[in-house]
Amino acid sequence: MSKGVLLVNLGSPDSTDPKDVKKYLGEFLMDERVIDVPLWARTLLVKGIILNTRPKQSAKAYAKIWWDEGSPLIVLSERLQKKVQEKSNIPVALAMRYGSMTLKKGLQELVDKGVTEVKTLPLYPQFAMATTETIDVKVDELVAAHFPQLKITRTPAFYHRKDYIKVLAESIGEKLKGLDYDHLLFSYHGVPERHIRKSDITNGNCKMNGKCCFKKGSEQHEFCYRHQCEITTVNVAKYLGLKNGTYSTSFQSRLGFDPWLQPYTDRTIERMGKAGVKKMAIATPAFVSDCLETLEEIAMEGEEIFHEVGGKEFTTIPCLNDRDEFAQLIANWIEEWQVVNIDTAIA
Ligand SMILES: C=CC1=C(C)c2cc3[nH]c(cc4nc(cc5[nH]c(cc1n2)c(C)c5CCC(=O)O)C(CCC(=O)O)=C4C)c(C)c3C=C
Ligand SMILES: [Fe+2]
Ligand SMILES: [Fe+2]
Repeated sequence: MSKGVLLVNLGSPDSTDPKDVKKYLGEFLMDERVIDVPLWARTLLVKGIILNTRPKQSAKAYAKIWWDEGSPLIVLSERLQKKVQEKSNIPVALAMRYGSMTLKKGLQELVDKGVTEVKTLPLYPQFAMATTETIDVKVDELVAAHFPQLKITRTPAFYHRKDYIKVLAESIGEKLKGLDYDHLLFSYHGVPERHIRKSDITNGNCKMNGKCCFKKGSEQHEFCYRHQCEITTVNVAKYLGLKNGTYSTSFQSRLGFDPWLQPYTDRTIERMGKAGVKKMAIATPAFVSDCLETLEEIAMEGEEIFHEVGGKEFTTIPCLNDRDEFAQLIANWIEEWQVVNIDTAIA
């Protein structure tokens, strides 16, 4: 077996042209694990409503954060992939779930290098149906249709790994060092509450009141995005020795009218500003790479909301991006994967 690794992120439009944004959003939102309603309803909602208005709006937002080299999410993911490759002795490729850098191209690139076993590594610390699961399903479809000889090994969500928490917490701690702040908000991308129920393998044990997410040992946690976000916050806070009441968790980027995970980030920023918080710091640990949702929604819109209600200082903490320690961490996991398999082979 010749091994290789495929890093996978979400993807971005090819450019900030509304036509490209429409193409990208069409693919993204027609995914049944993102907008999880029957095909006829999804088609009506996405093609009949959302794609008529949102691409123009989103294109303007993308234009505010776009870099000369392209989409920050893509550029930062590419930089990460290069660093991981430099630190690894097997091929490491990068693909996106949506857009032009397809999973098929990523798998083909590895196959062309002689790879026969691919470890997929979704660049999402927490599991969600709309992220990790849709990558897994798409990879399975592609393998069945185009790469029947390829063996696939998956990487589980890494939100609770000590080595990941160390790297994440230290990156946040670096930014907090010497910073005078009243509150640190951990803002995660939201999902509709319905997604949490659908992923509940214990069939209804998740009561959506947050308490189940803190219950010890529940088998449901493996697929509960909310649990995984809450625990990421708890572990980072513990590592950094943050005092209770100086930090909290919220969820951003909701779309549509269904209830999404709460509390909502925009309302939390507003409420805190109104309650007298003057200096706020925000970390966004659901995102490995800075992107539209961190650079525009948080760093621009979030800051505006905070200032409107009397807040003074708003500090956004960068994602892990291509931080050396993060690239090294992924390289270590790749190494571990190989060592484990050598041991198995010897035994
Ligand atoms: C943490 C990972 C993410 C989850 C979970 C997630 C769920 C989810 N997202 C939408 C709708 C949109 N998301 C958009 C952008 C976007 N989403 C993520 C990550 C997660 N999404 C990232 C990294 C980005 C940024 C992409 C970039 O190019 O920078 C967008 C597009 C932008 C916009 O028009 O606002 C939409 C739409 C849903 C419906 C959903 C869960 C069901
Ligand atoms: Fe999203
Ligand atoms: Fe839960």
